[in-house]
Amino acid sequence: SDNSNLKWLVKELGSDCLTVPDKEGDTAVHLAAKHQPVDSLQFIFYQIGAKMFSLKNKDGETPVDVVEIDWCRTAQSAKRAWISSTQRRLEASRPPAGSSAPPAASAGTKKQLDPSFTDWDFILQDNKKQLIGRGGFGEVYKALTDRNQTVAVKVLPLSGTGQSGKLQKAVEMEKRGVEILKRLSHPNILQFLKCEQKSDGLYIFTELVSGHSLFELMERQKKPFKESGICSGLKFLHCHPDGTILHRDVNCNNVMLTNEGVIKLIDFGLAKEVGKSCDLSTGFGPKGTTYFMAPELFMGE
Ligand SMILES: Nc1ncnc2c1ncn2[C@@H]1O[C@H](COP(=O)(O)OP(=O)(O)OP(=O)(O)O)[C@@H](O)[C@H]1O
Repeated sequence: SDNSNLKWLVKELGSDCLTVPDKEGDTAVHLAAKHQPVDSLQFIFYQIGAKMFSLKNKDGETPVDVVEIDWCRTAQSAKRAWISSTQRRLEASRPPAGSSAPPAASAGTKKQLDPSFTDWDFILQDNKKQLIGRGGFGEVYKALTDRNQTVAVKVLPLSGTGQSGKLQKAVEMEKRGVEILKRLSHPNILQFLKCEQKSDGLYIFTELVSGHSLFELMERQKKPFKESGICSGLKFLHCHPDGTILHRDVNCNNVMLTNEGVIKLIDFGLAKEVGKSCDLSTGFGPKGTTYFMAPELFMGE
């Protein structure tokens, strides 16, 4: 009668489990369409986005077909209304044909990455690790897993920078960000794969974003971008069913545009979960990147 079973499944197994078919070819999305209230469809939408509408069972039925069929007895009209308004919103957020606007969340753009690899190696070029980005403390490299998938690995040294206090804090923040990122699955949010702590460093594996950051792209094209993909990722965070998540460091280094034109929000090092009381204060002053922060943060509001 509620979506606690779905939340439990996603928490234990990750949102990919929602699309695994049973022996009838029905996924959790089909079963929710048939037996559960509209909240469950909404929860699934936050987890896997628009692709939920196109999953097919063995009879070729999508969850939308299931809702239309007579034997969907639970809140059928509420589900019909939710599906049509959600599909209308998706349609409206799609850029017009021929436009160069980056798409917001769209079905089928997510690569199926396998997080269950046990071994991996840096990808070398001229015998050197391929560096693809550098932050305050971490460096990001290309790596190849034993599932033959190319991924990104962010490496934070655990010592040896000569700034041990700051480094310790950065590692702590990064781990907190990982705890948040690992529960998220959305086409406009960097996909987390796994995290390893070794004696020399913290290794965080994520999808490899094929494109460039908005900072790099704006330097080139010298004009602004459409905001739709960023807004879609942020809305997903702000409306997360387990409570609002704030990224707190949205800036043009932390937004990437893939070669396919999909926006990806990265770097959850400053992310924070806001309790149900909506307590936005952090206790330690405003967080973010100067010039990108809202003015009211500096005024202590
Ligand atoms: N998964 C990825 N795929 C491709 N490039 C990436 C990926 N992750 C990070 N990068 C690149 O590396 C840069 C630094 O990454 P990131 O922002 O995560 O590091 P950071 O140490 O947290 O940075 P900061 O000090 O700004 O918080 C990014 O701006 C981006 O260009």
